[in-house]
Amino acid sequence: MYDAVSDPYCYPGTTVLRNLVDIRDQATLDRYEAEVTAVRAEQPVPSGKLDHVHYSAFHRHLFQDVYDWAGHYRTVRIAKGGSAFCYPEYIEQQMVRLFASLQADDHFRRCSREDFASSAAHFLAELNSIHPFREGNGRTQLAFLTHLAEVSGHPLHLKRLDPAAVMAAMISSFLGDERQLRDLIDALL
Ligand SMILES: Nc1ncnc2c1ncn2[C@@H]1O[C@H](COP(=O)(O)OP(=O)(O)OP(=O)(O)O)[C@@H](O)[C@H]1O
Repeated sequence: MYDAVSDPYCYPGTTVLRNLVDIRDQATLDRYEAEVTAVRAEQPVPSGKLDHVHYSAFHRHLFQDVYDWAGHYRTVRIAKGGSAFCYPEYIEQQMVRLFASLQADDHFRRCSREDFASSAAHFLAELNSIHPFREGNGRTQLAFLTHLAEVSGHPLHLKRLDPAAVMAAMISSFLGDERQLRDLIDALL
């Protein structure tokens, strides 16, 4: 749930996101969203060049059954727990910049294990501070990072993931300290 005021993404007078199946109840929508995105997450990932377009394809793939804007950047300002994310007018340029730097780093293919953990933590922290989509950023981050880790030769063992620890590490990274995030990623390698 985001702190958004009079949000055109929501049904009027509510904080429930307009959705393709017209569910108006938040708990029901949460359940539906969790179920269908879990099914999509089990399917093969979209193909692409590990660039910002590919990242949107991940979001589109996961959320195609829920939102008509799946795969499209948000047009409203959002914040979570006091963290204000990138203003919508800068999302495109920040995504292009971030993924150009990922490409310049050869998608971390030449990294040692330690370097992968710190580089991936920094990438994830930046991605999270952009928060390009109105909803579904966390799941897209995880799906994309898993794929990136795989192709760069540093596959993740996600069974060891603790959602509460991930959330705490993401919040610390937003405040400029990426160490927890780096250690979490390192523990998955
Ligand atoms: N206060 C905060 N500051 C910075 N990042 C945050 C904060 N709260 C949550 N996050 C991060 O935002 C992401 C979640 O974004 P969003 O809610 O759009 O994704 P989601 O996929 O719908 O949710 P979830 O990841 O909870 O399943 C996660 O990476 C989470 O760690």
